[in-house]
Parts: sequence; C-alpha cells; structure tokens
Amino acid sequence: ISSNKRSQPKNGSKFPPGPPGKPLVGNLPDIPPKHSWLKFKKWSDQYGPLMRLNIAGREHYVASTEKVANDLLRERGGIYSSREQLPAAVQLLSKNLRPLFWPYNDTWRDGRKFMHQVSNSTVVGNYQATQILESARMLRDLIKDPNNYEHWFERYSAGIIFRLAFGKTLETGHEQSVRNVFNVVHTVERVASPGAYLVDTFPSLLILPQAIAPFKQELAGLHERELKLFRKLLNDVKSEMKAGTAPDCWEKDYLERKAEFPHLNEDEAAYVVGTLFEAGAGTTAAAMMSFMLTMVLHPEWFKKLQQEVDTVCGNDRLPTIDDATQLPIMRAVVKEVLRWRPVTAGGVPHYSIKDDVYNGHFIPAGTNIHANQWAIHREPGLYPDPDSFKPERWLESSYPTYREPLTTYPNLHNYSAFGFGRRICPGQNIAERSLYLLTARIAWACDVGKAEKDGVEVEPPLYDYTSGFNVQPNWFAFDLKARSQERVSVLEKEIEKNGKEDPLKGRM
Ligand code: HEM
Repeated sequence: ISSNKRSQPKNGSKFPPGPPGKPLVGNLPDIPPKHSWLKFKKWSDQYGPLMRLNIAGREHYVASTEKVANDLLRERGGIYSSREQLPAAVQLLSKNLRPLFWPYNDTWRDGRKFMHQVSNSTVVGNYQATQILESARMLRDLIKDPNNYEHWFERYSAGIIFRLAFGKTLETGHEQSVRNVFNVVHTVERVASPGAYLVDTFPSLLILPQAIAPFKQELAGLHERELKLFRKLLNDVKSEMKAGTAPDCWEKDYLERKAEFPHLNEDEAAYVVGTLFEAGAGTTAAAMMSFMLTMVLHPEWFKKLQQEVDTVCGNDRLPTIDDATQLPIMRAVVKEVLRWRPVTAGGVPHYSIKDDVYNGHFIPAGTNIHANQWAIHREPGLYPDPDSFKPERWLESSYPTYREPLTTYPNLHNYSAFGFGRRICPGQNIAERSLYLLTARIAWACDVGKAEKDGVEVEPPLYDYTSGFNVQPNWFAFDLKARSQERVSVLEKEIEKNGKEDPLKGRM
C-alpha cells in the first residue's frame, strides 16, 4: 500500500499521540474531504499540539500551536522545508516544474532568490502606482455593481500581477489571457486536493503505462496546456525585448539576469513567474471576500475603520499605502480577518527529509507537517476568546498579542497566516500592501451593511466557505453604496489621472 519504508523511534523517543486508525487506510476514512482543519482542530484539542495521523501508510503530523510550528518549520528549517512529491499534482500534472511543490533543493533556492528579488520589502514600494491604479478601478466597479464583488476582487489581484509579471493589462478581467491562467490555477487546486486521484493514496499505480491509465492521459494533456501557456507568456516578453519594446516586468527581469540563476532553466523560470500569479491572485481576492463578510457581520468595526480613515485622509483624497502607518485600526482589522478566517486554513504542508526527535516525539524522514492555521489562530493563551472577531487584541495592551509602537504594529510580517520558515509566502509584502490599500479605500468610499429581503435584514452565514486549500466565503448578499457623490467624483478624477499616466496603457 505504501511505497515508503518508515524508520522506527530511536533513543527512547515515541511517536506522538493521534486518533486510532483502521488497518491499511489508517485515519483516511475519518478525514472529511471538506474543511479538514476543523476536524484536525478537534483532534488536536484531544491529542495535543503535535499529533500523528496515518493516511494509508503515509505519515502526517499536525502542528496546532505557533510554537510547535515555528520550532519545527522555522528553527529546524534544514529538515522541514521540502514538499511531498505527490504523484498526481507534482509528478504528472506539473512534471516537477511548479515551485510551490519543489523539494528543498538548488532549483527551489534559485526560484526563491528570484521571487525575493521581485517582492522584497524595498522593491514593493515601486508597485504602489500599479496597486493604486487597479484599486481605484476596483472601487469604481464595486460601487456600480456590488453583487459582482467576487469578480472585482479577482480582477484587482489578477490585474496587478498581470501588470507586474507580464507587463500586460486587464480591462474586464474576462479576457481569454487571464481566463487561461485561472483555468490552470483551478486545475492545480483540483488535482492537488487530497483524495482527488487514487494514485496519491496508492503510488504503485504510477507503474501503469499511459495507454491503459486514463488518469495519466488526462494529466499529461493538462500539463501540455499549462506548459504551453507559461512558455508563451515568457516568449512574448522575449520577442518584445528583441524588438526593444518590452515593458519592465518580472519576465524581463529574469531574462536580463538569467545568469544569476544557474539552477533554473527557462521552463522552470516560466513556472516561477506563473506560480507568483497562481499563488497570489486567488489568495488576495479570498482575503478581501472574508474582509467584506466580517465587516457585514461586525458593522461596529467598519464604522471605526471609516472614522480612522476620515481623520487621516479627509474628504478630498483617497487613502494610499503611505497612510498605513497612521491607520492602526485598519491594520488590526486586516490582521484579525486573516486570523479569524484564514485563507489557507489548513496550511500548506512541509515535508521532512531527515529523522528527527522533538520533545521526545519521533518524526521520521518523509513526514508531512501540517501547520493547521485554524488551530494555531485559536490558541487560547495567545488569542483569548479565540472564536470572536476582536481587532482590539492587536490594539490594547491587556492582550498578549499587543505590541508597540502602533505606527508599526500590528502588521503582517512573518504572520502565521502566511506560513512558516523558509517556505513562508514570498508574496506577503505585496499581499499586505494590497489588503491595506483596498480595505482603507473601501472604508473611505463606501457604506456597507446587511442586505434586506422583504424588509428583513439578511444575516450572512458565519462559516459557509468553499472547499479546497485556499478558501473564501461562498457568495453572500450584502448592501454596499457610495458614501457620497463628492467621494465618487474624487475617485473618478483619480482614475482619469491614473489612466493618462499609465505606462502600460492599451497593452493587453
Ligand atoms: C492574503 C494573501 C496570501 C496568503 C494568505 C498567502 C499564504 C501563503 C501560504 C500559507 C503559503 C505556504 C507557506 C508555507 O509553506 O509555509 C504561501 C506560499 C506561497 N505564496 Fe502566498 N499568500 C498570499 C499571497 C501571495 C501573493 C500576493 C503571492 C505572489 C505575488 C504569493 C506567492 C506565494 C508563493 C510563490 C508561494 C510558494 C512558496 C514556496 O513553496 O516556496 N502569495 N502563501
């Protein structure tokens, strides 16, 4: 059943506790296909902050406190920074080209080096104009058509990465170019979902020849499609560089400095840039959808946010990212939304490459470590009253998470919502700035409240979320309108000015 031979506990160590499993399949039948983090949290309340699961012979450990996650994934990063090479998503669909799934090796290091160069805290300042431009367009369309909010958030986050990565613009967000990339993203999500392909549970199926294995034929076809797409995005920029017309963008950065990344070939580099889109577009949009839900459920915090933004920015201009230092309530609301409704609620598992012992618990090489954000964000010692949405926990000194000065804290740097250790999200600076900008701008421009049906307020569900590993609330009804015609005029003027100055104007 399992292709892995596990070593046994050494030096008096023991396996950590965990729920009993069944012969052969282990805990597999007890893990719900949707929102497994809720079940993991219940189990960890019973079995402790490092818990062992067996999934059809494979070792899965769940870390449920920030301390355990940091002790292993950060402090012992040399052991816990790899990813399991799952047959369906990693080997057959990605043919080992996708950085999110790369093992901990030189190719991954070069990929991370490039990602760091285009997303570090200094360089992200250069993206302000792009984020301002796309956020203003997002706001205009959100006010016009609030029921389509999911699309406006997705167009914003896809739009900034399209500009930064490929030097292309999106107008409607329905262009074939962006639909193609989103199709690839949805395919990865589906193929990588636990239980989607039998070959992940029974890797010995990999020996079947393609001619008699429909899953192999399907995944080979999907691989060809994504490889062609990522190659084309890179080659478009290459041709423009030859013609001397290429805009500044990440693809161009790579092509100009290729020699600095000797372990990346061109296909791998095309996937590095493609993955920045894949991992960045849906997650930022999902966080914004959770923000809207939370503000509808907690109008008292939306009011506070509006008051703070009005005090700092007044009536005559929209907030910019530079205002964030003076907007601690806004930062606290964003941070609390990510705690209360994490986008990657179950975490992205790391994979260990060496036997290890932690607090007397044996962790064999080849173990998947899930840092369960749902549980980590509900640790009562760190987050008293964890199930309540309480931005004040970041603003008042009586809470353990409070830090000074409030011009710097709270912020999202190295926040557990972005993962742990050497694999921590490389896009966190870009995401942080997008979330600050969008939330402050929505508070400045819009009033938000519960929708009404037949004169009765509609209460959105507390946790009716999509399935998959990036989750967002299922569409829900709410009311959103502009705060005043004057503010809409300020917004329109900003859009007109940005449009005239846009260096990528008309580049689709
Ligand atoms: C609210 C928005 C976002 C959230 C919550 C988020 C969260 C995460 C998490 C939890 C991981 C896994 C970390 C780990 O393995 O410990 C991750 C990885 C990653 N993220 Fe993000 N992310 C966000 C936005 C972005 C953006 C905007 C980009 C790109 C511009 C991005 C690019 C990536 C990439 C490339 C990886 C894979 C890193 C690797 O495996 O080495 N993310 N993200």
